[in-house]
Amino acid sequence: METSLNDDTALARLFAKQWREGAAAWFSLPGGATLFEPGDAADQLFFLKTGRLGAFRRDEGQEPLFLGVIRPGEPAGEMALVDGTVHSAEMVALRDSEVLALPRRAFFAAAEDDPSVMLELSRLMLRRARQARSHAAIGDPSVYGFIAVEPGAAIRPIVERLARCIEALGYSVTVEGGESAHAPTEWFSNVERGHDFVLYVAEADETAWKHIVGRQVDRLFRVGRGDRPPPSQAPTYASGPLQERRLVDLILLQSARAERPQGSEAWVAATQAARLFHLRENGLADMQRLARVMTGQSVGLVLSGGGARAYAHVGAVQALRERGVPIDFVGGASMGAIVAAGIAMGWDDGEMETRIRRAFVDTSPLDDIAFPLIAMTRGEKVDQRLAEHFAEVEISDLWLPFFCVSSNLTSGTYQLHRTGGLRNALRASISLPGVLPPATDHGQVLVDGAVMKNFPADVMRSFQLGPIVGVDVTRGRSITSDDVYRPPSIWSWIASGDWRKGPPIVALLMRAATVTTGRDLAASREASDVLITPKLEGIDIRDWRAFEPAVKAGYVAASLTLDALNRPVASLRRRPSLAEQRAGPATG
Ligand SMILES: Nc1ncnc2c1ncn2[C@@H]1O[C@@H]2COP(=O)(O)O[C@H]2[C@H]1O
Repeated sequence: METSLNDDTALARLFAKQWREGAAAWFSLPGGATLFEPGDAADQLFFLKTGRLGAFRRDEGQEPLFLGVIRPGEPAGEMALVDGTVHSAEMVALRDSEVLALPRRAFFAAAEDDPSVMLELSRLMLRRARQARSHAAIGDPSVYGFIAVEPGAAIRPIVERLARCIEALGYSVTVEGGESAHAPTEWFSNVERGHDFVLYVAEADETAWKHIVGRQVDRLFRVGRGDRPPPSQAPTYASGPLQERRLVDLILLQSARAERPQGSEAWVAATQAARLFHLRENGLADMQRLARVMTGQSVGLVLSGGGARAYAHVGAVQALRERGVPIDFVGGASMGAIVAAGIAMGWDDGEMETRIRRAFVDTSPLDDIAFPLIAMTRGEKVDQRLAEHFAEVEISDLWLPFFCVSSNLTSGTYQLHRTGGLRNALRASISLPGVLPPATDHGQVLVDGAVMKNFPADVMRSFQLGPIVGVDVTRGRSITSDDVYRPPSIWSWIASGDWRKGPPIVALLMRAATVTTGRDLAASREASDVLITPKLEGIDIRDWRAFEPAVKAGYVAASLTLDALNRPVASLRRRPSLAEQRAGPATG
């Protein structure tokens, strides 16, 4: 054990020496075990020898935040140690790990002999603090596993092609198969230290190797065939921590001829996958998407709600596509969810425009005014139009990963729709209380996403690593007295045709429903790497006819914002490769 420490840093040398002299203690930590909890006293500094640790923060009422991984050769718990406070996050072994622990006093005494230790530690702490601030919620995995769910054609050639796509992004990568099943722990550590990304691949019949892969990786992909039903009992080779922390994804291989995937819901249910990716046979674009997802260069597009103002999203999407910005994940709330769903359905600019016009602009879907027992409209027209444009498509069968949010009035929390029928999810997401009758689901009452989360960029952050482009049409306009004017007489108001927009009460309800989400909105704007805010002065959420000016405003705002960037969007969160780090400033 003495000789195997990663000894190219001052900290590693310090630990190696303290271990030899008996001051540092060695212990092993099984995958899933907790090293320390937030609030624990920091009386020692830890140093990871082999394995993987993960730092997680859990704030009241928020999704757990994955702060980052600790790799062999890196310390853990240094922040509290240095500033004399308690640990700020939970530290968990993501794999079987070996750890060295050095008492606080011994560390500071030893650090005096070599000033570069503190310099190294400061750099690392700054990097981690920055990373935590940038809301990287799913860690920064670099070791991936691919396990074939069922026997059949080998998956290795697919993983090899994926490796070439990752190389094309400027990283070193290696693919390792079952021939490495008997390699010693040191071999794994060396391979992982020597490459930016390591892809371990196990075919369905490599039982022992599958178990090794499931315990050795930061994130696991199970690979199945989309044209077959899932196995009735999907065995899992993922280690406990991977499964518990939702770090297991599913790739479904699809025939090149498939118009749309089918039956994916059953696969997601059987494998309990955190995320689903479809990969078309010989589909270079799908392969490149996966490479971006794995390297933190996938682009997540988030579209806010805002009634007719959300037409601006159509223009923003045109500007993104024109500039070749990839869209790898898409999500939204309310009318933003409708446009997001269109993107996930694969509509090009022309189809998007035609369909949105037909559904919302040419004739209002909100003119089936009802006696307001539950809402002012019957909602039947909206239901018909959703059926016309989204049919019976299930969310998992969309080519692109999609989500939308609605507000669950029964539980008082937002509801995330990532599986199930697309049009039911959209119906919930656009049902402004008082205007459309709410949707119901298993006894829960679901209304417009705008009530709780009108701009779900922070939700996008919780399942993808790469940059987020947010288009927010809520900005710059709250309600004024103009919005609540009394029509001179109900008859002249009707005669003017203004009634088609819906009565002014719509604006009032919308504002009342969203007035408390200001803080949430600020968090979402902060979660966006690129924030696009179209200028929509004078366009009201009820201006269903204002398609052209809103689209134009979206196009102009997106073009200006994108053209002002000094790097391609996909590379905004690009992590430097090992070669780039070596070529960077010296660490001595
Ligand atoms: N972004 C990050 N990546 C990896 N580790 C982190 C990150 N942020 C914090 N940590 C670790 O999580 C630990 C929580 O306890 P400490 O505050 O003592 O020290 C912290 C760091 O060791």
